[in-house]
Amino acid sequence: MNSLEQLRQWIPSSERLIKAAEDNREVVAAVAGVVTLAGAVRIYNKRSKAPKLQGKSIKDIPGPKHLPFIGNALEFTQDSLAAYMEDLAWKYGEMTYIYLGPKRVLVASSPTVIDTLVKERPNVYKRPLDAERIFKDSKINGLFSMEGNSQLTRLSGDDWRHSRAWLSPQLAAGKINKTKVLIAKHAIELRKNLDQYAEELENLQKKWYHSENSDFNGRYTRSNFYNPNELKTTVDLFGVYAFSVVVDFSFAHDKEHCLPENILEDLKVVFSVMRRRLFGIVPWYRYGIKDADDHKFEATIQSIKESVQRIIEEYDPKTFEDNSDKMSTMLESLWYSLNHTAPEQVEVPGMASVTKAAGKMSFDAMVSNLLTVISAGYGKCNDTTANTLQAVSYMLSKHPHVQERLHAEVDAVLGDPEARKNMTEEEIIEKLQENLFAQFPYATAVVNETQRIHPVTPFVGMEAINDTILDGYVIPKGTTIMGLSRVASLNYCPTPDPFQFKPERWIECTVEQRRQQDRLDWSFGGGPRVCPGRHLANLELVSAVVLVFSLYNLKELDRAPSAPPVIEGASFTSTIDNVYIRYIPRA
Ligand code: HEM
Repeated sequence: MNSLEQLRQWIPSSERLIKAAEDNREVVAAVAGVVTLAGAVRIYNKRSKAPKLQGKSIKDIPGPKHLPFIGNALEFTQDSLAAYMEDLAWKYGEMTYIYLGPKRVLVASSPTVIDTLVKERPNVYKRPLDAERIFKDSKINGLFSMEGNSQLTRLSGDDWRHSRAWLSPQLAAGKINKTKVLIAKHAIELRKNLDQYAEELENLQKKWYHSENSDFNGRYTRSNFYNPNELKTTVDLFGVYAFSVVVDFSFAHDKEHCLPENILEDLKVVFSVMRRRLFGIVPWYRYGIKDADDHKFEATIQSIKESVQRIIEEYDPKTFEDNSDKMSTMLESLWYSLNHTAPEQVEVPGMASVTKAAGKMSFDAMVSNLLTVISAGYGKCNDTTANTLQAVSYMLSKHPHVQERLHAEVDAVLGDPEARKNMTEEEIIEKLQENLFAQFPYATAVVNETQRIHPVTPFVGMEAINDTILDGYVIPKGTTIMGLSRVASLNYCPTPDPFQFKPERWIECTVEQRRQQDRLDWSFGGGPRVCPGRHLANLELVSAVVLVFSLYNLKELDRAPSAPPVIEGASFTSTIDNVYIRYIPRA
């Protein structure tokens, strides 16, 4: 059946029209041709009138050879991606690339480029790897993954702006300072847990190396041999510390029990599945192909969401009204948003224009945002606070002279460890000033220096929303760019020995050097999407160094020469793996 006959069936009343068309086939063909041509010319004109970006082609960027379809996949694992990209930067220079499967991904390490990437959000760049869609699919689209200007929603960054306007003020520096007592209490709890850990490790050491059960012929009995399987890492303890702080901070004190019992374990599955969904080449889950971890993931999200939902529903607004320190927890702020269409002026530093957009927040957005905050602030699985503490303790154990200086600084304020043992929590907290960073500059420098060398995010990933120019190159829309922030900050470090761990570089430097070091510090990202939890995180980190680490001599555990070496690995972000530290009490 030809098309004219089909048309005849569909539009029987157009008999005469069709007959006329049949009689004038040439004319119809000519008209169709002219219309098609006119359309093509129109599209061409439109395209040619669009301003063409002038610049170098990204095809000229130097980089490694790659295979068709799989790209450079054989040269790195998910764990070693950051290290592989950093190697390329040292080899090929400040602009290079890798192929992730068939996709060319730019790898940039000049400070100006990294600044541009982080600052030109949300209009020019957004989070890469289809993050918003994957978080939406997973029903946990909160502040971290929200864009609102993706191809998916075309809302010009509004979703993100709206949530940011509500969440940011809750995490502002002034507000965080008020949580000093809360954090100090949890730090003291961490100290008790570390004391227990330290004792267990010492007993293990004794069993392995000084066994009383040896057969006294200079040989140990088999059961007492060094056994790496008996070793436990401290990261879990740091995770509990970070989690307790952030939960208290978000939901009001001592509400931890309202979350599912195994939440810390369950979150590990959540993060490992999210990582697979973000970095995997085929999104199997989207086609309904799911394994046991996917199902566990979905059940966990559901159960955490229900708990958070219950917390919000059971929230008594009187707590808010009675509270002289308005909106003192994240929950109170979000509850206020849900119930007030015309909120008070909500100030977001550097984002004044956003304040008016801060209207009511949907219940779903509230739940996702609370979930985002507790998971972004917690440590073990997404490696922020807990892994930074793990890195700090590793760095201290490698540098005894740094420990000596730290001990001197803390002892001068809080008394020597012997004296501190007999002090009550209240007495210790009493001695802490409003600004902990100013009171303990060296402890703060230890944290800064650890993050310079072992940041938990050694790179920032971005995707261009439209065609744009970066470092003189024309960047086509949709290009992914990895900004290697650690390489940039090491390469341009204004103080000597950039690869060495020297906390004093943050104190004994000129004003200009300090300014430059701060500028090169992207450990919390940068620009309008800089980590809003950085003040809380820094307070947690410095409190742990002052109130906990300074009480011990930290020393790496002796291990068999064949034991796996300390390496930087990655879970959701970077980790320091195979680190086992002895916490030897000074008192
Ligand atoms: C050592 C601890 C931490 C580190 C190293 C860290 C690092 C980061 C980094 C690198 C980003 C991306 C920033 C960017 O895109 O420019 C980020 C975003 C974020 N962080 Fe943190 N973070 C830490 C702790 C926290 C804490 C304690 C909270 C909450 C209480 C938190 C909440 C968030 C949120 C909500 C975002 C998303 C912000 C947005 O997209 O607008 N983080 N963090």
